[in-house]
Amino acid sequence: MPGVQAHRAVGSPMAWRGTHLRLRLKVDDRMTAQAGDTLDKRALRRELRLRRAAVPAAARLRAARSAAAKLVRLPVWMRAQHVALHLARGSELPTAPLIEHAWRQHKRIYVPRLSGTRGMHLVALKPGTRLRRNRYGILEPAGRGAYCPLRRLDLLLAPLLAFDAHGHRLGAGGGYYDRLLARRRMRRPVCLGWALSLQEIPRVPCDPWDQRLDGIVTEKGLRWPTG
Ligand SMILES: Nc1nc2c(c(=O)[nH]1)N(C=O)[C@@H](CNc1ccc(C(=O)N[C@@H](CCC(=O)O)C(=O)O)cc1)CN2
Ligand SMILES: Nc1ncnc2c1ncn2[C@@H]1O[C@H](COP(=O)(O)OP(=O)(O)OP(=O)(O)O)[C@@H](O)[C@H]1O
Repeated sequence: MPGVQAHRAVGSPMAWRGTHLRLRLKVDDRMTAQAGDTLDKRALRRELRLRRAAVPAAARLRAARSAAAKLVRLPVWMRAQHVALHLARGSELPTAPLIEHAWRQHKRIYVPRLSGTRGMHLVALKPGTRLRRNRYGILEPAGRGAYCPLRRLDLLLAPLLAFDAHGHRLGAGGGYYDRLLARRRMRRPVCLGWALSLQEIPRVPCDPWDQRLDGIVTEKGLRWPTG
């Protein structure tokens, strides 16, 4: 009877060994893919850093003003009262024009403040907030300030090194934004990347923990992902 044969096959040591091997193969395949993506990520970060650094500072600032001018006309911005941004460093697309605009509109702005070895909180940033440099040389509020739980945020703009048309994001490599967004339980803010359009690449390698963006803001305007 087929049923009995099947039962015997499953029960035999050979069949178990086969199943075990198949399972191990599956796990090994996944690990290889992840290790490959991690290597790809490192090489991509290097390349994208160079690409971004080749843009003169004045052009980056013009691009930031243009990106801000386009974003602030959209309902996603107009509706947002609590907005998380970052204090741009080095060749990142500047955030100062957007922060100043937000303050003029009396919106509440929050920026990252690192905590412990791998944590990050979003802390209030006001015109007089005292700043200090964190371990990466990025400015952050010196005092603890009012920190904003994710559920209170309406909009989060995230820094990135590369993005693709599907909303995948390649960050600086610390996993800070991925961990922050993985913490959410119910309400999630609209999450948009903030970048130069030349940071788009055909495909960002994806790991299981990577959080997708809802859209990307560049000097060309807001783009919603495809697919
Ligand atoms: N302006 C800004 N603020 C931010 C971020 C960011 O990308 N930009 N972050 C975004 O998460 C968090 C900080 N995360 C960071 C993670 C790594 C490095 C860094 O310097 N990495 C090394 C190389 C690491 C590698 O390639 O493995 C480097 O850039 O030399 C910087 C910031 C929070 N604040
Ligand atoms: N939800 C999570 N829980 C635990 N570890 C995580 C989580 N998300 C990411 N990580 C860890 O963070 C590390 C860096 O991840 P990844 O290279 O994707 O960073 P990134 O998205 O480029 O960085 P960032 O978000 O800070 O800009 C990985 O080694 C990963 O293990």
